[in-house]
Amino acid sequence: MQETTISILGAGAWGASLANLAIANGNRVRVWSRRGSETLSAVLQGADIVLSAISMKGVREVASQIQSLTPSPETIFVTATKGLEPETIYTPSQIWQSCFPHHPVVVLSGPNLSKEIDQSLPAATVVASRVATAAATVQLAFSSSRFRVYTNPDPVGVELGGTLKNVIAIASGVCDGLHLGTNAKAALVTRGLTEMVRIGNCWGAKTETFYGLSGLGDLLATCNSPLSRNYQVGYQLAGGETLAQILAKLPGTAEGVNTCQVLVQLARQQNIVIPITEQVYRLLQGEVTPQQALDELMLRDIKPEYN
Ligand SMILES: NC(=O)C1=CN([C@@H]2O[C@H](COP(=O)(O)OP(=O)(O)OC[C@H]3O[C@@H](n4cnc5c(N)ncnc54)[C@H](O)[C@@H]3O)[C@@H](O)[C@H]2O)C=CC1
Ligand SMILES: O=C(CO)COP(=O)(O)O
Repeated sequence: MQETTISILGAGAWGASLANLAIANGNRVRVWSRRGSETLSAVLQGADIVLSAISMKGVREVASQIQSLTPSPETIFVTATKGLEPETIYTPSQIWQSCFPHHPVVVLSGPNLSKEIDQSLPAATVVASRVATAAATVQLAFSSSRFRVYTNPDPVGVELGGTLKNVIAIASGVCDGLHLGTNAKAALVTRGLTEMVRIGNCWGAKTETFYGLSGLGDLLATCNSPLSRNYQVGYQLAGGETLAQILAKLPGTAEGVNTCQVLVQLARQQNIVIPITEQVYRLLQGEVTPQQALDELMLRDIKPEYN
C-alpha cells in the first residue's frame, strides 16, 4: 500500500485510537495535542491527510490556527468530531469547509467505541465527502482486517448520525438506569431515530444515511454500551447523581450534553418536534426527574406512527 502522511489533531481517546489504526496500516503518522511539545506547524509539515479528533469546543480555534499556516492545496481534512457549534449551529465539517473552502473535507463516523478499537476488536466506519477521490484516499489509509471502512457521498448526514445519536444515548442510559426493560429501550431507540431523521432533513441530510452505520449503527452501539460516555451520563442521572457530579468524574467528553442544548434551540426556532431530545434537555437542566421525563413522553397526545 502507498504510504500516506497523516497528521492527527487531538490525543484524547479517539485521536489515539485512530493514530494506532493509521500506524498499524504503515502510514507515516504524527499526533498534535495542545498539551504536547510539538508545534502545529511542525506536525502539519508534508501532511496528505489532517485528521481532527478534537472535541467540539476546540474545533473552531484549531481550524483558525491552521488557516494561518496555509496548508498545501492537496491536503485532505478529515473530521471525526461528533458535536455542533452552539453559536453557528455548524457541524464540525462545516467549520472545516468554511475555513478551507478549496480543500476536500471528509467526515469519519460510525459505531466506533474507542476502547473496543483499542482492543483490536472488529469494527466498521464510514468516510463521507462530496469529493469522492478524497473519501477513497481516507478509506485506503484506514482500511484493515479489523477496521472496515465504507465510503458515502452524504457528509453532513454521516456526521449528524454520530452527533444526534449522542442525545438518544443519554436517554438510553436513563432507560437502563431506571430498569425499564427491552420493550422500552426498543421504542426509545426507534423513536429516537425518527427524531434524528427529522432534524437531519433540516440540514439537507439524506434519510437513508440515518439507516446506515453512521446513524442506526452508531445509535445501536452507544445506546447499548456502558463504554459510551453519553450513555453513562444518562445511567448515572437515573441513579440520582447530578450532572455536575457525573461530568466531574467522566473520562473524556460527552458531546451529547452540549448537542442537546443546541438542538432544542434549533427545534424551538424551526418548530421541529423532538420530544425525546426535549425531555433529555429538561433532565440535564434539572427541570424534571428521570421518572417525570418518562411520564411526559408516555402521556403525549396519541398520534399515528408516521406523520
Ligand atoms: N472516544 C470515542 O469512542 C469516540 C469519540 N468520538 C468523538 O471524538 C471527539 C473527541 O472524543 P474523545 O477523544 O473521546 O475525547 P477526549 O476528551 O478524550 O479528547 C478530546 C481531545 O480534544 C482536545 N481539545 C479539547 N479542546 C481543545 C482546544 N480548545 N484546543 C485544542 N484541543 C482541544 C483535548 O486536548 C483532547 O486531545 C468527540 O467529538 C467525540 O464525540 C468519535 C468516535 C468515538
Ligand atoms: O461515538 C462514540 C462511539 O461511536 C463514542 O460514544 P461516547 O462519546 O458516548 O463515548
